Amino acid sequence: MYVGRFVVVGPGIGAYRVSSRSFPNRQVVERDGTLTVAPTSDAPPTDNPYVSYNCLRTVEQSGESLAVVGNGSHVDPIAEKVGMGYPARDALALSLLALDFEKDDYDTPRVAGVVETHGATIATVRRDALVVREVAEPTLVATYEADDPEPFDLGATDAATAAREVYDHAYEHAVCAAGVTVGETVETSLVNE
Ligand SMILES: NC(=O)c1ncn([C@@H]2O[C@H](COP(=O)(O)O)[C@@H](O)[C@H]2O)c1NC=O
Repeated sequence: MYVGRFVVVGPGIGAYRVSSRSFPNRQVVERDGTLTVAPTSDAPPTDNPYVSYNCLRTVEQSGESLAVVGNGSHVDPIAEKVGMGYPARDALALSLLALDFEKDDYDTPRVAGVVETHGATIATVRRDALVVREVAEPTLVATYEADDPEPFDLGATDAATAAREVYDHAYEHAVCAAGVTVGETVETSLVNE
């Protein structure tokens, strides 16, 4: 099954995978704790505005670290609002509603999650809905097919294994992935193959 891009978040752990039929020549690159989806050097030029973006940012709120994951430019305002002290639910709802679904041929939903040490919140904005939900167990939301939050069997307890698990998932057209754990420290990891 092809579900496109997807987010998995649960308390203390999160992951993100790029799956893509149309833009497979992409990678995740890390700089100063931010993970960015970017074209590889051999990628054909494109004017599609939705294929390069920060997919994972870490942020401090009241001395606690949090991580934000998502499939587009909304990751930045979500992270900035969380950093200003907004609750995760509000940062997700405000940012996703402001930007709304992508204005491409598929009305591609925006998906995102916020990972806290002891909690997590998952969200999506589609043409027909805005869904924002606190979750107590690892939960997935994808751009296509699995476009409502659903339980996800994530066995990982570290960032590298989280990235690897979502990258290796049977959903089709894996391109690259990111993982994160949030606790006393934040660890990130990525997979490009
Ligand atoms: N975030 C991404 O990595 C991303 N990759 C592709 N898209 C959008 O989704 C459309 C469909 O892409 P695909 O056929 O690869 O699933 C693309 O034309 C583009 O508008 C994306 N936008 C949202 O997921």
